[in-house]
Amino acid sequence: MDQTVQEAPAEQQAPHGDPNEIIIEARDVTVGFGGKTVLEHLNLDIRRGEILGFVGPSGAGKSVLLRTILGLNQKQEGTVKIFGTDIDNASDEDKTRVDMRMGVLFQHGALFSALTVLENVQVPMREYLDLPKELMDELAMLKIELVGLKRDAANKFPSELSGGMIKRAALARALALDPDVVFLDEPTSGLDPIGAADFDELVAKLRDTMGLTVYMVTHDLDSLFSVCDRVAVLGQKKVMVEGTIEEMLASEEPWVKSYFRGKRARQLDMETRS
Ligand SMILES: Nc1ncnc2c1ncn2[C@@H]1O[C@H](COP(=O)(O)OP(=O)(O)OP(=O)(O)O)[C@@H](O)[C@H]1O
Repeated sequence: MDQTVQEAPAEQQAPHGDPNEIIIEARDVTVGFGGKTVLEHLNLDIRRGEILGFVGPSGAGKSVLLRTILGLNQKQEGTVKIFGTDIDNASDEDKTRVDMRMGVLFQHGALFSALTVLENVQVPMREYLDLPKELMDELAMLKIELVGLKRDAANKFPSELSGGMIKRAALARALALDPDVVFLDEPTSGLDPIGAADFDELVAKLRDTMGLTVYMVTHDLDSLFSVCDRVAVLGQKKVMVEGTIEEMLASEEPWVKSYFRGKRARQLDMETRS
Protein backbone atom coordinates (compact mmCIF):
# COMPACT_ATOMS: atom_id res chain seq x y z
CA MET A 1 0.00 0.00 0.00
CA ASP A 2 1.24 3.50 -0.77
CA GLN A 3 2.04 4.95 2.65
CA THR A 4 2.37 8.48 1.23
CA VAL A 5 -1.36 8.70 0.42
CA GLN A 6 -3.04 10.06 3.49
CA GLU A 7 -6.58 11.23 4.06
CA ALA A 8 -6.96 14.99 4.51
CA PRO A 9 -7.79 15.96 8.09
CA ALA A 10 -11.55 16.18 8.67
CA GLU A 11 -11.50 19.99 8.83
CA GLN A 12 -9.90 20.15 5.36
CA GLN A 13 -12.43 17.90 3.69
CA ALA A 14 -15.36 19.54 1.92
CA PRO A 15 -18.44 19.07 4.13
CA HIS A 16 -20.56 17.76 1.28
CA GLY A 17 -18.09 15.95 -0.98
CA ASP A 18 -15.58 17.08 -3.59
CA PRO A 19 -16.69 20.41 -5.15
CA ASN A 20 -14.68 19.62 -8.28
CA GLU A 21 -16.55 16.38 -8.87
CA ILE A 22 -18.55 16.55 -12.08
CA ILE A 23 -21.88 14.98 -11.24
CA ILE A 24 -23.58 15.58 -14.58
CA GLU A 25 -21.68 15.38 -17.84
CA ALA A 26 -23.37 15.98 -21.20
CA ARG A 27 -21.20 15.21 -24.21
CA ASP A 28 -21.91 15.79 -27.89
CA VAL A 29 -25.66 15.87 -27.26
CA THR A 30 -27.86 16.32 -30.32
CA VAL A 31 -31.65 16.52 -29.98
CA GLY A 32 -34.24 17.38 -32.59
CA PHE A 33 -37.91 17.00 -33.40
CA GLY A 34 -39.31 16.14 -36.83
CA GLY A 35 -36.15 17.08 -38.71
CA LYS A 36 -35.55 20.31 -36.75
CA THR A 37 -32.36 20.21 -34.65
CA VAL A 38 -32.69 22.02 -31.32
CA LEU A 39 -29.39 21.01 -29.66
CA GLU A 40 -26.30 20.01 -31.64
CA HIS A 41 -23.09 18.50 -30.23
CA LEU A 42 -23.74 20.22 -26.91
CA ASN A 43 -21.32 19.78 -23.98
CA LEU A 44 -22.01 20.72 -20.36
CA ASP A 45 -20.56 19.86 -16.94
CA ILE A 46 -22.34 20.39 -13.64
CA ARG A 47 -20.14 20.31 -10.53
CA ARG A 48 -21.09 19.11 -7.09
CA GLY A 49 -22.47 21.79 -4.78
CA GLU A 50 -22.70 24.57 -7.35
CA ILE A 51 -25.69 26.69 -8.28
CA LEU A 52 -25.57 26.79 -12.07
CA GLY A 53 -27.78 29.34 -13.80
CA PHE A 54 -28.82 28.31 -17.28
CA VAL A 55 -29.89 31.13 -19.61
CA GLY A 56 -30.47 31.79 -23.28
CA PRO A 57 -32.95 33.31 -25.69
CA SER A 58 -36.55 32.13 -25.61
CA GLY A 59 -36.94 28.96 -27.67
CA ALA A 60 -33.18 28.21 -27.60
CA GLY A 61 -33.78 24.79 -26.04
CA LYS A 62 -33.23 25.24 -22.29
CA SER A 63 -36.24 23.11 -21.35
CA VAL A 64 -35.33 20.57 -24.04
CA LEU A 65 -31.87 20.15 -22.48
CA LEU A 66 -33.36 19.84 -19.01
CA ARG A 67 -35.77 17.17 -20.20
CA THR A 68 -32.95 15.40 -22.06
CA ILE A 69 -30.79 15.25 -18.92
CA LEU A 70 -33.80 13.86 -17.05
CA GLY A 71 -34.21 11.19 -19.74
CA LEU A 72 -37.60 12.55 -20.87
CA ASN A 73 -36.44 13.39 -24.42
CA GLN A 74 -34.74 11.09 -26.91
CA LYS A 75 -31.25 12.08 -28.05
CA GLN A 76 -30.14 11.56 -31.64
CA GLU A 77 -26.50 11.56 -30.55
CA GLY A 78 -24.30 11.94 -27.51
CA THR A 79 -24.17 10.78 -23.91
CA VAL A 80 -25.41 12.06 -20.57
CA LYS A 81 -23.66 10.69 -17.50
CA ILE A 82 -25.24 11.33 -14.12
CA PHE A 83 -23.17 10.42 -11.06
CA GLY A 84 -20.95 8.53 -13.50
CA THR A 85 -23.82 6.46 -14.88
CA ASP A 86 -24.57 6.61 -18.61
CA ILE A 87 -28.35 6.68 -18.41
CA ASP A 88 -28.84 5.16 -21.89
CA ASN A 89 -26.88 2.05 -21.03
CA ALA A 90 -27.86 1.68 -17.37
CA SER A 91 -29.88 -1.17 -15.91
CA ASP A 92 -33.39 -0.34 -14.66
CA GLU A 93 -32.06 -0.64 -11.12
CA ASP A 94 -29.27 1.90 -11.75
CA LYS A 95 -31.70 4.25 -13.52
CA THR A 96 -33.99 4.17 -10.50
CA ARG A 97 -31.04 4.82 -8.20
CA VAL A 98 -30.05 7.85 -10.30
CA ASP A 99 -33.67 9.10 -10.53
CA MET A 100 -33.94 9.03 -6.74
CA ARG A 101 -30.94 11.35 -6.41
CA MET A 102 -32.55 14.03 -8.62
CA GLY A 103 -35.41 16.35 -7.70
CA VAL A 104 -37.27 18.50 -10.22
CA LEU A 105 -39.34 21.65 -9.96
CA PHE A 106 -41.04 22.09 -13.31
CA GLN A 107 -42.08 25.49 -14.61
CA HIS A 108 -45.35 26.72 -12.98
CA GLY A 109 -44.86 24.37 -10.03
CA ALA A 110 -46.89 21.58 -11.63
CA LEU A 111 -48.50 20.39 -8.41
CA PHE A 112 -51.37 17.90 -8.64
CA SER A 113 -54.44 20.07 -8.08
CA ALA A 114 -56.55 17.27 -6.54
CA LEU A 115 -53.92 16.52 -3.88
CA THR A 116 -53.06 18.50 -0.75
CA VAL A 117 -49.56 19.89 -0.27
CA LEU A 118 -48.72 16.97 2.03
CA GLU A 119 -49.98 14.44 -0.52
CA ASN A 120 -48.07 16.20 -3.31
CA VAL A 121 -44.83 15.97 -1.33
CA GLN A 122 -45.52 12.28 -0.76
CA VAL A 123 -45.89 11.47 -4.48
CA PRO A 124 -42.17 10.62 -4.99
CA MET A 125 -42.12 8.75 -1.66
CA ARG A 126 -45.02 6.55 -2.78
CA GLU A 127 -43.35 5.98 -6.15
CA TYR A 128 -39.93 4.97 -4.84
CA LEU A 129 -40.21 4.01 -1.17
CA ASP A 130 -42.34 1.64 0.81
CA LEU A 131 -42.93 3.45 4.08
CA PRO A 132 -45.68 3.35 6.68
CA LYS A 133 -48.16 6.25 6.45
CA GLU A 134 -47.14 7.83 9.79
CA LEU A 135 -43.48 7.97 8.75
CA MET A 136 -44.38 9.44 5.34
CA ASP A 137 -46.52 12.08 7.05
CA GLU A 138 -43.66 12.97 9.35
CA LEU A 139 -41.09 13.13 6.52
CA ALA A 140 -43.37 15.20 4.29
CA MET A 141 -44.03 17.63 7.15
CA LEU A 142 -40.26 18.03 7.65
CA LYS A 143 -39.85 18.97 3.97
CA ILE A 144 -42.77 21.41 4.20
CA GLU A 145 -41.12 23.14 7.14
CA LEU A 146 -37.70 23.00 5.46
CA VAL A 147 -38.96 25.19 2.60
CA GLY A 148 -40.41 27.73 5.01
CA LEU A 149 -44.10 26.81 4.80
CA LYS A 150 -46.20 26.70 7.95
CA ARG A 151 -47.48 23.30 9.09
CA ASP A 152 -51.07 24.32 8.32
CA ALA A 153 -50.16 24.61 4.61
CA ALA A 154 -49.84 20.80 4.56
CA ASN A 155 -53.58 20.20 4.28
CA LYS A 156 -54.26 22.94 1.75
CA PHE A 157 -54.89 22.32 -1.94
CA PRO A 158 -52.79 24.16 -4.58
CA SER A 159 -55.76 26.42 -5.44
CA GLU A 160 -55.65 27.77 -1.86
CA LEU A 161 -51.98 28.81 -2.09
CA SER A 162 -50.25 32.00 -3.26
CA GLY A 163 -47.76 31.79 -6.15
CA GLY A 164 -44.82 31.87 -3.74
CA MET A 165 -46.32 29.09 -1.60
CA ILE A 166 -46.87 26.94 -4.71
CA LYS A 167 -43.20 27.28 -5.63
CA ARG A 168 -42.18 26.33 -2.09
CA ALA A 169 -44.55 23.35 -2.04
CA ALA A 170 -43.16 22.21 -5.40
CA LEU A 171 -39.64 22.58 -4.00
CA ALA A 172 -40.64 20.51 -0.96
CA ARG A 173 -41.80 17.80 -3.36
CA ALA A 174 -38.52 18.04 -5.32
CA LEU A 175 -36.68 17.51 -2.02
CA ALA A 176 -38.89 14.61 -0.92
CA LEU A 177 -36.24 11.93 -1.44
CA ASP A 178 -33.27 14.00 -0.15
CA PRO A 179 -31.76 14.37 -3.64
CA ASP A 180 -28.16 15.40 -4.38
CA VAL A 181 -29.22 17.65 -7.24
CA VAL A 182 -32.34 19.69 -7.96
CA PHE A 183 -33.43 21.05 -11.33
CA LEU A 184 -35.44 24.25 -11.15
CA ASP A 185 -37.17 25.42 -14.33
CA GLU A 186 -37.75 29.17 -14.02
CA PRO A 187 -38.48 28.95 -10.28
CA THR A 188 -39.00 32.67 -9.74
CA SER A 189 -41.19 33.37 -12.77
CA GLY A 190 -44.50 34.88 -11.73
CA LEU A 191 -43.22 35.91 -8.29
CA ASP A 192 -42.94 39.53 -7.19
CA PRO A 193 -39.34 40.75 -6.61
CA ILE A 194 -39.53 40.20 -2.83
CA GLY A 195 -40.99 36.71 -3.20
CA ALA A 196 -38.37 35.91 -5.84
CA ALA A 197 -35.52 37.16 -3.63
CA ASP A 198 -36.86 35.07 -0.71
CA PHE A 199 -36.97 32.00 -2.93
CA ASP A 200 -33.38 32.60 -4.12
CA GLU A 201 -32.28 32.94 -0.50
CA LEU A 202 -33.97 29.64 0.34
CA VAL A 203 -32.21 27.88 -2.56
CA ALA A 204 -28.82 29.25 -1.44
CA LYS A 205 -29.53 28.18 2.15
CA LEU A 206 -30.41 24.64 1.06
CA ARG A 207 -27.24 24.43 -1.00
CA ASP A 208 -25.15 25.63 1.96
CA THR A 209 -26.77 23.39 4.56
CA MET A 210 -27.50 20.24 2.55
CA GLY A 211 -24.75 20.46 -0.06
CA LEU A 212 -27.36 20.43 -2.82
CA THR A 213 -26.30 20.96 -6.40
CA VAL A 214 -28.72 23.27 -8.18
CA TYR A 215 -29.38 23.55 -11.92
CA MET A 216 -31.57 26.59 -12.43
CA VAL A 217 -33.08 27.56 -15.77
CA THR A 218 -33.90 31.23 -15.39
CA HIS A 219 -34.49 34.57 -17.07
CA ASP A 220 -34.18 36.31 -13.72
CA LEU A 221 -31.11 38.57 -13.61
CA ASP A 222 -31.54 39.03 -9.85
CA SER A 223 -31.14 35.26 -9.34
CA LEU A 224 -28.13 35.13 -11.64
CA PHE A 225 -26.38 37.95 -9.77
CA SER A 226 -27.37 36.96 -6.24
CA VAL A 227 -27.11 33.16 -6.01
CA CYS A 228 -25.55 31.57 -9.08
CA ASP A 229 -21.91 30.49 -8.85
CA ARG A 230 -21.69 29.90 -12.55
CA VAL A 231 -23.76 30.66 -15.61
CA ALA A 232 -24.10 28.67 -18.82
CA VAL A 233 -25.55 30.36 -21.89
CA LEU A 234 -27.38 28.34 -24.51
CA GLY A 235 -27.30 29.67 -28.04
CA GLN A 236 -26.71 28.40 -31.58
CA LYS A 237 -27.78 24.93 -30.36
CA LYS A 238 -24.97 24.60 -27.82
CA VAL A 239 -23.54 26.03 -24.62
CA MET A 240 -21.81 28.97 -26.25
CA VAL A 241 -20.43 30.68 -23.12
CA GLU A 242 -20.03 29.50 -19.52
CA GLY A 243 -18.38 31.01 -16.48
CA THR A 244 -18.86 33.27 -13.50
CA ILE A 245 -20.94 36.45 -13.57
CA GLU A 246 -17.65 38.36 -13.89
CA GLU A 247 -16.90 36.38 -17.02
CA MET A 248 -20.40 37.05 -18.38
CA LEU A 249 -19.87 40.76 -17.80
CA ALA A 250 -16.61 40.61 -19.73
CA SER A 251 -17.97 38.52 -22.63
CA GLU A 252 -18.08 40.06 -26.09
CA GLU A 253 -20.56 37.49 -27.40
CA PRO A 254 -23.40 39.71 -28.71
CA TRP A 255 -26.37 38.06 -26.89
CA VAL A 256 -24.43 37.73 -23.63
CA LYS A 257 -23.27 41.32 -23.94
CA SER A 258 -26.76 42.70 -24.44
CA TYR A 259 -28.23 40.49 -21.68
CA PHE A 260 -25.58 41.08 -19.03
CA ARG A 261 -24.70 44.66 -19.84
CA GLY A 262 -28.22 46.07 -20.23
CA LYS A 263 -29.43 48.80 -17.85
CA ARG A 264 -30.92 46.41 -15.27
CA ALA A 265 -27.82 44.20 -15.26
CA ARG A 266 -25.52 47.19 -14.77
CA GLN A 267 -27.64 48.31 -11.83
CA LEU A 268 -27.49 44.83 -10.25
CA ASP A 269 -23.75 44.65 -10.82
CA MET A 270 -23.28 47.93 -8.95
CA GLU A 271 -25.56 46.75 -6.11
CA THR A 272 -23.61 43.46 -5.82
CA ARG A 273 -20.28 45.29 -5.66
CA SER A 274 -21.39 47.91 -3.10
N1 LIG B 1 -41.72 17.67 -27.82
C1 LIG B 1 -41.42 18.58 -28.75
N2 LIG B 1 -41.78 18.40 -30.04
C2 LIG B 1 -41.45 19.31 -31.00
N3 LIG B 1 -40.77 20.45 -30.76
C3 LIG B 1 -40.38 20.68 -29.50
C4 LIG B 1 -40.69 19.78 -28.42
N4 LIG B 1 -40.16 20.29 -27.27
C5 LIG B 1 -39.58 21.46 -27.62
N5 LIG B 1 -39.70 21.70 -28.94
C6 LIG B 1 -39.16 22.87 -29.66
O1 LIG B 1 -37.81 23.06 -29.26
C7 LIG B 1 -37.48 24.45 -29.23
C8 LIG B 1 -36.87 24.80 -27.89
O2 LIG B 1 -37.89 24.79 -26.90
P1 LIG B 1 -37.62 25.02 -25.35
O3 LIG B 1 -38.94 24.94 -24.66
O4 LIG B 1 -36.54 24.11 -24.88
O5 LIG B 1 -37.07 26.52 -25.33
P2 LIG B 1 -36.61 27.36 -24.08
O6 LIG B 1 -35.21 27.81 -24.33
O7 LIG B 1 -36.85 26.60 -22.82
O8 LIG B 1 -37.60 28.60 -24.20
P3 LIG B 1 -38.29 29.55 -23.06
O9 LIG B 1 -37.19 30.39 -22.50
O10 LIG B 1 -39.25 30.35 -23.86
O11 LIG B 1 -38.95 28.65 -22.06
C9 LIG B 1 -38.78 25.20 -29.55
O12 LIG B 1 -38.74 25.55 -30.90
C10 LIG B 1 -39.86 24.18 -29.26
O13 LIG B 1 -40.98 24.41 -30.06
